[in-house]
Amino acid sequence: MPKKSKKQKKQNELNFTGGDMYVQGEISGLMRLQNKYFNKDTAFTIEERQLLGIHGLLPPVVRSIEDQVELCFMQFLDIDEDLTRYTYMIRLGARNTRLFYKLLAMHGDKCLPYVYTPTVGLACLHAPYVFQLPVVLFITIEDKGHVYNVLKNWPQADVRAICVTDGGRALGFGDLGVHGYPIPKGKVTLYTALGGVRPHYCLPICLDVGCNNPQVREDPLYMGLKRERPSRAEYDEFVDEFMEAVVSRYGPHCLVQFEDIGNADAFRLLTKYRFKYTMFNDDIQGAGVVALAAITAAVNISKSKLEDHRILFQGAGEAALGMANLLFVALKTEGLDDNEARSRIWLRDSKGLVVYDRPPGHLGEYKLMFARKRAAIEKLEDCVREFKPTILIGVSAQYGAFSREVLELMALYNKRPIIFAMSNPSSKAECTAEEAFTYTRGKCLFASGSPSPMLDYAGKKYHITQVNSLYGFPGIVMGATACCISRLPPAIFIVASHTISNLCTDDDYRHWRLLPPLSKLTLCAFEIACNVVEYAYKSKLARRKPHPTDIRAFVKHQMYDLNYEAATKTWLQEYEK
Ligand SMILES: NC(=O)C1=CN([C@@H]2O[C@H](COP(=O)(O)OP(=O)(O)OC[C@H]3O[C@@H](n4cnc5c(N)ncnc54)[C@H](OP(=O)(O)O)[C@@H]3O)[C@@H](O)[C@H]2O)C=CC1
Ligand SMILES: CC(=O)C(=O)O
Ligand SMILES: [Mg+2]
Repeated sequence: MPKKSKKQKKQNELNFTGGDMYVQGEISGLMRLQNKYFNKDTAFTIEERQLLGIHGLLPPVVRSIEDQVELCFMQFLDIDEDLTRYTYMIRLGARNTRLFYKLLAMHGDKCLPYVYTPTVGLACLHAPYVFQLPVVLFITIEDKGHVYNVLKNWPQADVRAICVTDGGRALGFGDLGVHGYPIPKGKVTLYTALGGVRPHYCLPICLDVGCNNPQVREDPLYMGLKRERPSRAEYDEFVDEFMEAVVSRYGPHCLVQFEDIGNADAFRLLTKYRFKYTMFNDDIQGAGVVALAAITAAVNISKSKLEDHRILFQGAGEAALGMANLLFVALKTEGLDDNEARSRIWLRDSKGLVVYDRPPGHLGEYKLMFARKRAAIEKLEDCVREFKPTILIGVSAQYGAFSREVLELMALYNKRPIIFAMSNPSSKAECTAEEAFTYTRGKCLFASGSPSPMLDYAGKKYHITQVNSLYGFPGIVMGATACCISRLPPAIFIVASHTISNLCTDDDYRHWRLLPPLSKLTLCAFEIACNVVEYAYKSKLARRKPHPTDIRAFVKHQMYDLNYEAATKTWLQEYEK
């Protein structure tokens, strides 16, 4: 065979740059098909198939992406098992990324619960069974000293948003160690599906530092390091190295979202990193965004003001404190002073009402701000009797904690009790929608953390709001990455929360919908992204220069294009050069 000249060789290379992929070198037709960002399956035209050397590798039919979506959706619906639906989605995303996201765009109502909560929880519990493809990067504490090199093994070089877990508190399941890896995968899927962040910019990471749950760790099928979690000092050294490696590899503007990190580490890491790196904690700050928006709607529906309310949290961990802190700010914005604002918020943890007077070690420093100077109360019912909350929020992962008695008391004290059972997945929720409606005799404004079906109560149908951070983080990540924000100050989360509230309509209120319907999730994300970008430029946090004149166009331009033409255009241009 005659040797190819350098020029010929160059011409034969398909060097895809600029668009949403980067493929270089001599690649076979089959390899082109195997590039998930490039693959169009049967949507390749006959000419494209000939040009790319894939003619014959596909059946002759040429389908549009819309037809492909409908075919995939039929296959998806044909699957009876939740976990099999989950793996179907993972495999589709790993084979043809655009088709996967188009399916989520066209059938999100049915498909989102299979890439996110509640099914992602099931995937964690069956992690060894669902693991098939390298869709998450695993970095273990044994990689200490060369974390940067492990990051380099991720095939994409231009990563702009990372979601990282250590499996320390995987949803409501506690410490699952490395079996928490489906969590960041689910989250980054929503960066793209809802926020429009280009998928190759997103990197899900699972840090394996061990697992303190012997039942999980000693299971012969456990996939992580069979060791206990390290000392705080060793853990911190490792995570410090990880953050430094991220900056070295991807630059200081690469955003890191901490997710489902154990309570004992999450607050410390947030305090340490929030003004040093581009990062946030979704369970603390993201939960606050969505809860404040839903509470604002509930307050409006009940024609009251926030300051008229008393809020009791069942749970005093990351989510509860994230929400309590944001509510505290909102109450102060209404004109209350610190003490008045604090007096509206009570927390209950595993030891009862959070009070000052506790034995040493029983009051974590992050709870201090909301600790009551009064006698202890153990039971939730007694807390409700004493405080008579107007709003009751469950973030304790204690299934059934909102008992009949608790719910009846809420109805006794309030014309319109506001009750959120936010723990995930559904098997950990404090009560179901049906229980809340039944025991408050249909009086409550209710929301759940995972999706709930429409409720039929006393001959009327009710839409159940899903108060979940998915309303906030995809837009925050899109906005932050679009303008290369340097830090995420607390004001960003208030901006995001107000954006969601402002998208609630009178029609939502009439139907007791506390957040815009799920069909408006992409709109929420887009509006949040635009407002985050605007805030970032105003407050000089945006690194991307110059200041865009049209922020909406600026954000739109950077969003993932779900049409195949976007991919085709790039390589055709390269080929025709
Ligand atoms: N819908 C949403 O958007 C979000 C939902 N969540 C869900 O909320 C739940 C909690 O998450 P997170 O706050 O991060 O977890 P944490 O582990 O940080 O906090 C859990 C809290 O629940 C308390 N608790 C445990 N048992 C009881 C009990 N019997 N009675 C009262 N309190 C109890 C713990 O008490 P102690 O402090 O004494 O240990 C702790 O304060 C999870 O199910 C998670 O999936 C989380 C984030 C967002
Ligand atoms: C929603 C979420 O992040 C959680 O339940 O942990
Ligand atoms: Mg979480």
